[in-house]
Amino acid sequence: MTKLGIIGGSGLYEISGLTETRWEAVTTPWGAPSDDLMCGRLGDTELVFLPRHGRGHRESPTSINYRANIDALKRVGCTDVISLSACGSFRDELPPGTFVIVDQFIDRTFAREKSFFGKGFVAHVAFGDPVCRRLGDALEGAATEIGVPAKRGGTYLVMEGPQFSTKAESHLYRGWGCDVIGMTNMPEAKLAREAELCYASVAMVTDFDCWHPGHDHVDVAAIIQVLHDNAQKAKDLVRALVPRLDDRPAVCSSGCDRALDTAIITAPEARDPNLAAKLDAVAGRVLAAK
Ligand SMILES: CSC[C@H]1O[C@H](OP(=O)(O)O)[C@H](O)[C@@H]1O
Ligand SMILES: Nc1ncnc2[nH]cnc12
Repeated sequence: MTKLGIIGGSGLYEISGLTETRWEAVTTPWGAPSDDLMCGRLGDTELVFLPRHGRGHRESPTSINYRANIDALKRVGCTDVISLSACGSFRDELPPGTFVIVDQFIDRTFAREKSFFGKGFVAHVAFGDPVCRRLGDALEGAATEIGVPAKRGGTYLVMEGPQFSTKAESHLYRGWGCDVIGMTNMPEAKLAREAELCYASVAMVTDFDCWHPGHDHVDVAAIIQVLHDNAQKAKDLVRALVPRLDDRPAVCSSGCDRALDTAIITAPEARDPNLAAKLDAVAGRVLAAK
């Protein structure tokens, strides 16, 4: 059964149309998530919404406790996670209002905790394909259904921020073949893979960053105007997405739900019991099997 987690980015601090809603406080061994989790149902599907920056936008891209956020979603039983994010565009053909169903990332962040694992319990998950193909298919179908301009596939450059890029950086990332830029999908996507969650990201274009000669430099005021429209379309997207996730296969064909089978390298007798205890939700499946 699907239990869908939605991580809402800038401009998306709640989700409408849910029934039986309640805000639930979840504690994790990694500290506090960005906010309580809004739990409810959309039709027959259980859905959990987490505002990435907290209600009122209190957390910066660097201060977000990504480990706590992903642990909390896993802990309450989510099987799948969709990220909805604002982003800048590196391409004329991806103007504001376009949704990019991301399939690759370049991680340029440097001031964040990037793994649940570490000294005393080491794991290396595969990450060549960082998003779940099945979720990408479902998102593509949902976007077509609601008529939102969407591109399947795209590379999202994750910068540390909080300042936007310089022109030199913006041109460099374009030259690298990146399609969009944002500040939050890493380490979120890495942690979702470590937690064996199926994860996909929709990057919703708000601006052309600063490379584009025909557009003003990016600023928050301009972004907020576009965010408002994008947020409404994102809510429509979620409603169209949920029925497409009804038939969850027993095993994910992208391998997301078995990522730890081939990742843990520390011998059982060499593991740090304190770290092992903190991994109760994230690595619960493999720890229970041993
Ligand atoms: C408000 S513009 C910059 C801000 O918006 C994006 O956040 P999110 O991915 O959570 O939508 C971007 O990554 C920056 O954090
Ligand atoms: N141009 C941009 N750079 C980084 N993050 C963003 N979020 C929205 N637009 C952005």
